[in-house]
Amino acid sequence: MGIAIPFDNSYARLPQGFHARVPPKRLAAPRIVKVNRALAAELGLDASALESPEAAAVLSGGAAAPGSEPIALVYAGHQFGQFVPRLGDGRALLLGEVVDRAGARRDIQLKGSGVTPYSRQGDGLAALGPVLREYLVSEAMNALGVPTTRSLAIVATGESVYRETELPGAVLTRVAASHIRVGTFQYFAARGETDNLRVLADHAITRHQPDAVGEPDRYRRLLEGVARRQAALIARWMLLGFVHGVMNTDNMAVSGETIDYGPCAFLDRYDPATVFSSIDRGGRYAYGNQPAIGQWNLARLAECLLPLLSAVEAEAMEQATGALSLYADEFNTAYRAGLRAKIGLTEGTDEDTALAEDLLRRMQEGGADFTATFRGLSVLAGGGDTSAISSGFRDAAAFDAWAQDWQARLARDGADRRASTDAIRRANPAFIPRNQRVEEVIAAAVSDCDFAPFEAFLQVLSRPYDDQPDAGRWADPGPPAPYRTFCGT
Ligand SMILES: Nc1ncnc2c1ncn2[C@@H]1O[C@H](COP(=O)(O)OP(=O)(O)OP(=O)(O)O)[C@@H](O)[C@H]1O
Ligand SMILES: [Mg+2]
Repeated sequence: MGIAIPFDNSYARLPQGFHARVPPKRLAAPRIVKVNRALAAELGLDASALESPEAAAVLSGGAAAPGSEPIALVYAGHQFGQFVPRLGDGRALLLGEVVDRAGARRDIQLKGSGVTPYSRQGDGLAALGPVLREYLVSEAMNALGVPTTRSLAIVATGESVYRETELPGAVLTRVAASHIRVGTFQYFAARGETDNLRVLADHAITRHQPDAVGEPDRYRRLLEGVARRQAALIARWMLLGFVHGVMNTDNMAVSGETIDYGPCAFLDRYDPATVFSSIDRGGRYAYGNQPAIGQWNLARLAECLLPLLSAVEAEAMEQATGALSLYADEFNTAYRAGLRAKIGLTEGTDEDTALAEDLLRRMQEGGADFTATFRGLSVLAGGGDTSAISSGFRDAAAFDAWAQDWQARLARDGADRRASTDAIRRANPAFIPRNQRVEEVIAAAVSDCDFAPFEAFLQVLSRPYDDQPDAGRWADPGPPAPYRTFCGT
């Protein structure tokens, strides 16, 4: 029995310079470790077939499934601000696209399946630990309601990967609305290939801005669409305390999905300067810098699109700067509304925003935990006492003073306690993939071949807004002590 995936590969039909065909590289003993059955169903795929040995060969890049045309995509990118004119999928392989049950086109891509023409000095491989990490965190993000690439399967290659030490190798099957990055546009723009740039932009419009197909102002609408989606995405990250960690332009997808879970993490204590990548010494991708970096990346996309926007330079510039302002406005609106929702206020006044920002300030000064503090407000709104939260602040009185103002504000609305509690719970997760937990379940899987903790944690993270009194040892532990940051991929 083979695996039947109804591929329809629009990206492979783009001109030659967009990608490179990669022949299969057969492995001796690949094994399926994990299949995401719910996602398989969403894609209209047979989950049982994905668990077969044939699937292990296909999903490790060792055999081509019927209809698949494995290609590595070329792209460029600014890495930590430095432009690299040619990066491309050095360890990823697009098997093809499928149209899912809801009618949306989705890429099915392997990550870690071996060298491609874009591998440069790299081995094209991925280790099991980072693959488990990407699977767990991307699925948690999806459950938290954040646009993201998804994880369909993990295959253990049965071969070793050498980093500082010898590690077991694995391949992740990733599903995405597309893998078109800001860096993909940069690749053609930097080479002055305006015709290819137009082909790429039209392809991106078909996939991500279908209402603009064939319209005279379609490139402006594409750029504005990316601006809106990035603003919404980064606002969601900020409201959940998510630090992407490596927001290079090649890690920004024009679909508006979170992509590349390398050195990412969630905040424990609230501090905008928090950085999780060991190589990010200047704090370029610190938590608090993310909205500005999103705009910087968008400016790089706008520069690429200038020749398509208008033949009149001043007009093209005006459209580009318009999109950057649109990003700022949309981000501010979404972020502020989200902050107010986190404290149970939905009216939209500046005073309410200021009240939420005042809490953030006190959390930073008091070294308080981001997720636990906000979630704790649901208990307080329901009539619980403040000590459970204020004990997380260096100066408990600072929180108590804020809580009094806040309670008075809720009372002014005549808000029903039950309704406030529910609204706050919906805006603030009880469970996030905290580093210490993520590391713990990865270590059990990689060192002891014990995947039970990984599975259990994945289950808990699939319902992050529910209380789950039965979560047991997976109950959110709050910040680790002593506080440490996790570094590396
Ligand atoms: N082990 C490797 N072998 C070859 N190329 C690699 C390897 N690791 C990373 N690269 C390449 O280096 C560049 C930057 O890597 P980065 O960590 O941003 O991406 P990634 O995690 O490999 O993939 P993606 O962005 O698709 O999630 C990319 O072009 C990537 O393909
Ligand atoms: Mg990347």
